Amino acid sequence: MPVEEFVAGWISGAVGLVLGHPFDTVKVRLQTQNTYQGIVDCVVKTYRHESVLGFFKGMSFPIASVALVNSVLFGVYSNTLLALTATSHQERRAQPPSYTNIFIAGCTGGLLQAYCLAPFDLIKVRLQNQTEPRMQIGSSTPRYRGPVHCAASILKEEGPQGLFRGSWALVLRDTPTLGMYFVTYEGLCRQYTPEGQNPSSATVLVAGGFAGIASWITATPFDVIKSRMQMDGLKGRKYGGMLDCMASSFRQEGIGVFFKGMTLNSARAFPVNAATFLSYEYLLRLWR
Ligand SMILES: CN(C)C(=N)NCCC[C@H](N)C(=O)O
Repeated sequence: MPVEEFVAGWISGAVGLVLGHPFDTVKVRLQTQNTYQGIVDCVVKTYRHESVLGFFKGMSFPIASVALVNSVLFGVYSNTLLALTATSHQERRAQPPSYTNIFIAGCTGGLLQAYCLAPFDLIKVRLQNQTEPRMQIGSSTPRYRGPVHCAASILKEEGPQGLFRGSWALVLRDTPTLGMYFVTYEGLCRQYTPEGQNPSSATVLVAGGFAGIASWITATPFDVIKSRMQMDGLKGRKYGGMLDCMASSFRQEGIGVFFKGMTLNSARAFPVNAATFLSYEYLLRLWR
């Protein structure tokens, strides 16, 4: 099994994560707290109350974990394509795989990455939702002191299954959308690259950016439900399960609830995924 794809996926995931984390924090807060009037209000309040550090809450942990998860995604995707088409990453420009095989490989990568991502994503969301400013004398202390304390508290208070809260919504979010992610990326690269050649850096940036936008737009409805399920359990249980969360969110907030955070997901998706694909392709060409 070729391992370069896993390593390239790891590094490219970390690059993308740093670029996108401030967008992600604002999005998570808008999806799970009803105290903000919109993106600008959330940005202003976060900055005033918590300084610029507020936007980077919960980032240290994902930088290791999301990179790991990205390595699972890209590694499983590439190795599934190898199993389906008997072509390695280098051979795929000369013998392009069908879009059906790309979609199946992307869904497989998405499914496995969702399982690995579930506990890390839950901890990230819980930490991002802590609005207490850091290190200010006299201010109330946040419930979780950091990722390890957060994981230990969830294990103690909610049991091991607490760490996987929202994982069904995460699987439903990531499996089809990651199939679409790789199909969009490949489709755009093929469109703008002469046959048999490698895509230019500009093509990789644009194709990666649009693949990110397309996948995140379609992922947003389950992203909202996932974030709400992950926050449930913190102060008792509000939802009887994923379907109950969908029904009660819809009843209380209307259809618009499923699109909360879509603008931010899309704005974040372009730079994150442009950088992710560019570093991924660059590393694989470097090691060839
Ligand atoms: C729609 N979904 C779930 C995705 N496209 N996932 C792939 C993640 C790529 C990058 N680390 C990111 O966070 O955008």
